[in-house]
Amino acid sequence: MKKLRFGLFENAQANDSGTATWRHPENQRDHYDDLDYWRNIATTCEDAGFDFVFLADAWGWSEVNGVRPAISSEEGLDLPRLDPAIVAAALVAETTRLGLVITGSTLLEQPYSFARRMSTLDQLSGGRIGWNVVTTGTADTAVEAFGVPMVPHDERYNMADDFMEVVYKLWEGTWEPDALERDKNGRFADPAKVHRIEHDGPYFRSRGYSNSSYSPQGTPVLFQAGSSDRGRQFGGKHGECIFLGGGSVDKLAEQVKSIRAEAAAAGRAPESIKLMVAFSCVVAPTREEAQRKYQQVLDAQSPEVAVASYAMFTGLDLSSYDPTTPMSDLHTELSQTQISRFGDRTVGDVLAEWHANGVRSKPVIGTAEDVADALIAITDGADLDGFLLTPIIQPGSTIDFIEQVLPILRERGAIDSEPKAASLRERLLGAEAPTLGADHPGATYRVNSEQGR
Ligand SMILES: Cc1cc2nc3c(=O)[nH]c(=O)nc-3n(C[C@H](O)[C@H](O)[C@H](O)COP(=O)(O)O)c2cc1C
Repeated sequence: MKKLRFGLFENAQANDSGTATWRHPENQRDHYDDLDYWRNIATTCEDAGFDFVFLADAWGWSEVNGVRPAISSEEGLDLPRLDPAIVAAALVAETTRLGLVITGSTLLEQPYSFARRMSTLDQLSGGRIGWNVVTTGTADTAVEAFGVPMVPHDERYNMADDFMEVVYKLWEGTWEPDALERDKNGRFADPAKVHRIEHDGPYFRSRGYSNSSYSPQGTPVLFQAGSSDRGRQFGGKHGECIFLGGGSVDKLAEQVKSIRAEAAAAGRAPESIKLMVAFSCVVAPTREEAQRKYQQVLDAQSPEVAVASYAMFTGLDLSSYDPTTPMSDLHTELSQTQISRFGDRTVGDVLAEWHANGVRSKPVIGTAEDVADALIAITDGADLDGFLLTPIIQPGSTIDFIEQVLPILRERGAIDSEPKAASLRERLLGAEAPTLGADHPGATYRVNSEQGR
């Protein structure tokens, strides 16, 4: 059977995914601003053989009719947060094999400085860095904070294409991989291997030299999770690992097929893209105990969170609609997926479901065998490559999965023994080199002083 890849979803704030579980007595995520919390999570994942820890991120906050609801602060729903790149930098020093994937926004970052930040992390980690490219679903409040204009949903992806071109030029097209000689009797770098870039795009301009030399992977491993038509097209072109949000096996299979088709349309080998689905589980020795455990999670959450939290992802105030309104009547320029994934269900249904799970799919609740069976069934039915464990209670959910479910998956031959490769790209994608594959659009920006471009 296919060898599965595993990543851990994390978030440098007290809650994530639109729910507020921080009050649960066993949850330690309210200490997200303590390095000990992160050291524990990262070393636990590294020792368990996870391929990476993923740090989600958002700019912006929840606003309902122009006002940030008091519940957002009372429950630590949206703010405060830490900068994921700096958390990742701290974890570089705590780990040696684990991949570290951070989220960065093409709407709000500046490509020139962002490229340097990623190269720095890739240098210091020895090529263990990934970037989750987001166009920012919480854009309406985020643009206010940055003082920049709002950009509509599909246009944000055009802007992201332009951003990618700049960073590919900087990462691949300025410093050749062997430009640094560090010869104390000769020279530090070969000037013939340092090239100037020019970029005059519709959204970004950059001229000159990258601030950082070629890092072990050149371009960090590119992750993406956009699920609208335009988002999938962008993912098929640039993404090397795509996150899917969950859903039925048939729906996942359809998404996997469509992303692989987009990759083929962009001239890439469709199988070179890894597709990983986010999933949560509540595991216990019996199904009854697992249900009880899940009920404790639900009981720890305030029902008032759902309205504020849904507004954060979509800008829509569900409390202002008749509960019988079909979701298909709604429209947003923020995350369109958070409408379309509910099909024709009603506003009332969605408020109830959002209270329980937020953006997460319903967790698998049961014994370790139940969870392992579910993961294998999804893998086989949807042609997936792995899973992004999205814990509900930290570190308990992660430890339960590692101690109870991973041994069963290992026994069933679904997990490789510890991979040897040093770089995230080789480890996660099975790539032959730490750098971008030749069919990736970023590789076309590479320069070679001997052969020309
Ligand atoms: C597993 C997973 C993780 C995600 N992490 C982030 C994140 O950290 N920050 C963010 O702004 N969006 C995140 N998203 C949202 C997507 O980037 C994207 O905005 C969303 O799927 C809507 O897609 P669309 O913009 O194509 O409609 C994530 C989605 C998934 C499925």
